[in-house]
Amino acid sequence: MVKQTIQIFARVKPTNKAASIYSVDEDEQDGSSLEFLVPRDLADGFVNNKKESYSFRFQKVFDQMSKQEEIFDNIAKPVVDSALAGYNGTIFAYGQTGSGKTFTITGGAKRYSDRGVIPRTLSYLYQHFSRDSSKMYTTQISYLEIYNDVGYDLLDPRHGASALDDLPKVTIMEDPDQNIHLRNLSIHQSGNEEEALNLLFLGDTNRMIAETPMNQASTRSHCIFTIHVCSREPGSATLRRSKLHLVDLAGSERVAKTGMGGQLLTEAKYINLSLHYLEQVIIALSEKNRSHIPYRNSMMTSVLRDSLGGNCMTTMIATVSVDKRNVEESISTCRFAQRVALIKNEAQLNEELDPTLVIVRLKKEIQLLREELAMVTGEQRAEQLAEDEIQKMEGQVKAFLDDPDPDITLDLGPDMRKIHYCFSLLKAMVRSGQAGAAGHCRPPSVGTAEDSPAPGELKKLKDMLQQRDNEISILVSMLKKEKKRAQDFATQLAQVPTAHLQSQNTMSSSQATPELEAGRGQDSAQPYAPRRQRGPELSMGRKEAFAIFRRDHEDSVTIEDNKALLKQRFAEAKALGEQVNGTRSRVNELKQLLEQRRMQRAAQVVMGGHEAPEEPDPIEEKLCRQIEEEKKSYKTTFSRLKGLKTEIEHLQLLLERAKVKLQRDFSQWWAREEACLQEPEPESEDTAAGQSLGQHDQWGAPSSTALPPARSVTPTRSAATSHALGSRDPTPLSQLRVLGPPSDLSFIPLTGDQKTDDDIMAFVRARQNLLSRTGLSQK
Ligand SMILES: Nc1ncnc2c1ncn2[C@@H]1O[C@H](COP(=O)(O)OP(=O)(O)OP(=O)(O)O)[C@@H](O)[C@H]1O
Repeated sequence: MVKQTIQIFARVKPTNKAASIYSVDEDEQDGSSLEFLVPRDLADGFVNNKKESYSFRFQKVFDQMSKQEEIFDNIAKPVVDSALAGYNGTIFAYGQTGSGKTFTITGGAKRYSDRGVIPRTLSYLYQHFSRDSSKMYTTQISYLEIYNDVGYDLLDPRHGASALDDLPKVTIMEDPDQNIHLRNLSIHQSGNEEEALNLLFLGDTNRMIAETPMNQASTRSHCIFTIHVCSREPGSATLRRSKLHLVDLAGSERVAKTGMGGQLLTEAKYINLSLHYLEQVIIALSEKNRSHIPYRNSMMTSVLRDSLGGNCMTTMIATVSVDKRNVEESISTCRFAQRVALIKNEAQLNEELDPTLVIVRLKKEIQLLREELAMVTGEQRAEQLAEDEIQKMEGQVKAFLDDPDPDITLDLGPDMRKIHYCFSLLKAMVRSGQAGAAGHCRPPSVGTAEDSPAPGELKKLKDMLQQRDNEISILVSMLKKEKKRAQDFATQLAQVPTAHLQSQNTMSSSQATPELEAGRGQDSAQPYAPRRQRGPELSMGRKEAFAIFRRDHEDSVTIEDNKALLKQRFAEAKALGEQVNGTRSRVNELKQLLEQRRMQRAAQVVMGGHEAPEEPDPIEEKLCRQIEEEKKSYKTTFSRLKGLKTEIEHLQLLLERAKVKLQRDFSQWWAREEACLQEPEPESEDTAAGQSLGQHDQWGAPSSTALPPARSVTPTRSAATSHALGSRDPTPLSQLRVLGPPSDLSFIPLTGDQKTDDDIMAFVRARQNLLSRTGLSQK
């Protein structure tokens, strides 16, 4: 058992405002401290230059420039190592909204180097598994989101979610030993890093998709990504099981400050309530004589019960923002951390015996004991008594009962089957009041040859058994085939990295439509890539709108950057793959030369009839050296290629996620615009003019030729941009309706900005051309 207090670390979020309200004091031996210097309030018109100082000790404080790698190495690695050794571990991030919890736990969506604790942990675990051949490891993953005190399974593989309520609700159950079980939370086996990352991606995508502007679930929900690790030494019946929870808590800010109302206030109450219950648990745990700890008050504290004051190595990362306006919240986060640091956990090695191996072992033991018994008694015992044995015993029992001698005994020998039978017989006789008629009172539960099924029934049962056996054989052979196919595929992947990567390159760089790209997961070999329904074919207006929306979306630069980076990485991987293949061929050639040389030398010895020379052959030595060098280079290049493959996979997931986000944002924006257009508009001069001129759509085409009003609308760049980028003055499309004949562009509302107006006019003309070319405007 390891007794340890919860380890606390602080991470300061980078800011570009030069503020001197905090300082970090690094003291290698005794951790480090984070100090806030807060100006005292102006009092009675006097400027009080004195500053209030608040200092907090942490195991280590990671200042603004700290890299994700440092965070993983210093904070997460020790916890992951202890999970590998069989101890439970928890890492949770706590801090106000926007202070960097998600960035720390999951990572940023922009760069590969921004990978957070979860992807790095997965990478580290699988690297460890491949290096450590002394144990067999299996991993399983679950991903739980708690929102308004209700749990949701983020890894439900049945369908992609479009709202949080589409996801299965998870409930808590407690067994008599007070162990918590989560009903409806799916657990997924993950055989390698790629599968595990796909699960993380699926969960994060479900989390993002289920979120609406009203429900910024990432801010208002708690997320717990759990990795279950099981290890066993080959041949041993002892299993080590550990759980590693990686937790991204909801924002810890106070309700009053955020100025919430309505639904948001209800949500905030839940968050604050669950964080309040977390605080209560922590206060109770830090008080020495408290016997009752109020874990049951909220789902989050129930799920994390082991992590707080239980069997777990727990670490907290307090994320703080040092902007002046956030200093109060940052101080409160640090205060919370100081309390957490008082909690002692007692982590135990989670060892258990594998039940299947125990059964095998017990069966062997029974067999041995049977054999010993047969040797001692000199008789081989069947499981059931034979009919003649039963008849003999019934006679013995009858004689025993009939004999008036009170000292008479019933001698059955050291055979438990006979003893049990006699007791049952006696009981049956007593109950039926037929003492003396032993033969008529056979106990119902005793199996004899007479209890065997009738021959017809026996045949039926045998036939059924045969049928089942056949079914099982067919299923097993199907399973084997599938397994072999999967193995062959994996071997191909490992052997021909370049080919694999090239094909992926083609896929990712294809210019598919957004809907097609989003639906790509359906054909993909990745089992857990989110599967989204391919939507109906987009109308032309919507396609155009999407193109503009995508161009002006805040993530478009990141998407383009990542695409370019991906292309570059593919090229590097291709070059490395060729290098690997080249080295492999050179090694084979050198081996052949070595073989030939050795044969030549052996032939010379045989022909010459003399002893083999003692001194080594310099040519042979040179060939061996060359082979060694080539092998070294092969290993280095191959491991670089492997690293590159992981990076490429990660970048592809980032891209995929950005695309899903773009798609979601566009759908939401489009729905808002549609809603706006469906609202009755006040009659304006323009509308009246439009009516007198005949109905035309907003781009000048007569409305009778256009798609239905709501669908035929295409936003101007400014409208799309303003929504996509969250501008303060979004112009709804409904207000941009333009009327007038196709050639008359004077009705187009312009913004006054030359560049934007040029764009608008070019766009309108292009659309008109397109419509006239496709004949739509004439129909
Ligand atoms: N250390 C950091 N380096 C660079 N960017 C960061 C860092 N920490 C946070 N950010 C950025 O700040 C923004 C907010 O961070 P993040 O979403 O992680 O906050 P959060 O605490 O999880 O907020 P919420 O409670 O809303 O989930 C993100 O754009 C993120 O990329």
